[in-house]
Amino acid sequence: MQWTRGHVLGRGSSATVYTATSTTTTGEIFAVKSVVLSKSETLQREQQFLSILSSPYVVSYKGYDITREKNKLMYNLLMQYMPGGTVIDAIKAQNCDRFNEFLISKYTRQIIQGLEYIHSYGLVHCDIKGANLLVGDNGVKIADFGCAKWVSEGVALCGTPMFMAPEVARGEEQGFAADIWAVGCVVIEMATGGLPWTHVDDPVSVLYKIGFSGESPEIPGDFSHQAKDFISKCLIQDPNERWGATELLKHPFLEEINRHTTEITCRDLRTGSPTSILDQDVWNSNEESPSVGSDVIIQTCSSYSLRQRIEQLAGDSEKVKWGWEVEVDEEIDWMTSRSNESSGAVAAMRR
Ligand SMILES: Nc1ncnc2c1ncn2[C@@H]1O[C@H](COP(=O)(O)OP(=O)(O)OP(=O)(O)O)[C@@H](O)[C@H]1O
Repeated sequence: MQWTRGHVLGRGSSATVYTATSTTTTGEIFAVKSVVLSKSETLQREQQFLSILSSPYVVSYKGYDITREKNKLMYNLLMQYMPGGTVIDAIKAQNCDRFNEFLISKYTRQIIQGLEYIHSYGLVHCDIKGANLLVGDNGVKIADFGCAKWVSEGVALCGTPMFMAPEVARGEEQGFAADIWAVGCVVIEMATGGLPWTHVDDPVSVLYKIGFSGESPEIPGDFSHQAKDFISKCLIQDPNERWGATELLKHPFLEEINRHTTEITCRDLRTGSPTSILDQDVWNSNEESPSVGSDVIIQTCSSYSLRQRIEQLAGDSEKVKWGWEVEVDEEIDWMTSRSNESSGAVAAMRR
């Protein structure tokens, strides 16, 4: 297919996503995720996963090609354009801090339907979070398969610390249940407009808290009983006890949506709730001295140091800033670390 590149839609750790217009058909608009060919290993892996998936709840694959632009070879993954941007963008676009419960229920149902489909293929997404869920005319679709893996591949850990399940934070396993834990975190994200964990000031501390405290993210107090119960089923500590996608689809919180039409309105805002996910700056302290929590984790995990691994993954820890910062142009610029080592720690960070 012939196409021309348009404006930037977003940037991630592995690539930049642009609009693209087909010049061979009727001017169809789609999204193209591009990176220089020499650094396209992750994007090629994503292409392999996306090309075999076909679901109303997964962003559609449109093909791939290699182009020469400004004397560089670019690898391009073509996919369906999602005009609403990410779930985070959609919360901001509503001009309120969070979604109402009906919309959360509708979106959550679609995310779980997408995961049920993906998991039925033996695939684990590994990086479910609001920033990887895209909004279109009919709701939400799962995107960004850059961290995805076959469940049989074992422990090549990947993802974003804030959304990691306890067994992933401990470096034990990352199976289907880890995606479900992340959904629990996303529901909290949609309900509060903030990150699932609060009062943590660096990625090592959050990994320690998730992996070793036995705590789960706080469930919003003003949610309905059904919504709270749903989140609690996603956030069961033991991955073997945690509910699966098929089971969750029968939960009353998701069944409820079938009995109502969805109306998008802002709920009353709670005093003190974060004004936007982008206002949070929880990862910024990596350039400071290690916190008590991170010292403890280094002692607890005698076989490896999470902080060292995260810093290794970061490449140059002097320059890395962790977190939800806003750049001058206000574009989110996430980096999701990947590790193929068996006990690798994982982190979302900013360039
Ligand atoms: N199909 C699409 N339609 C519209 N916008 C998109 C689409 N795909 C991606 N985007 C935008 O581009 C951004 C980056 O995309 P994506 O998350 O896939 O990149 P990435 O490099 O894999 O990121 P990560 O750092 O999470 O690994 C998204 O957050 C979103 O804003």
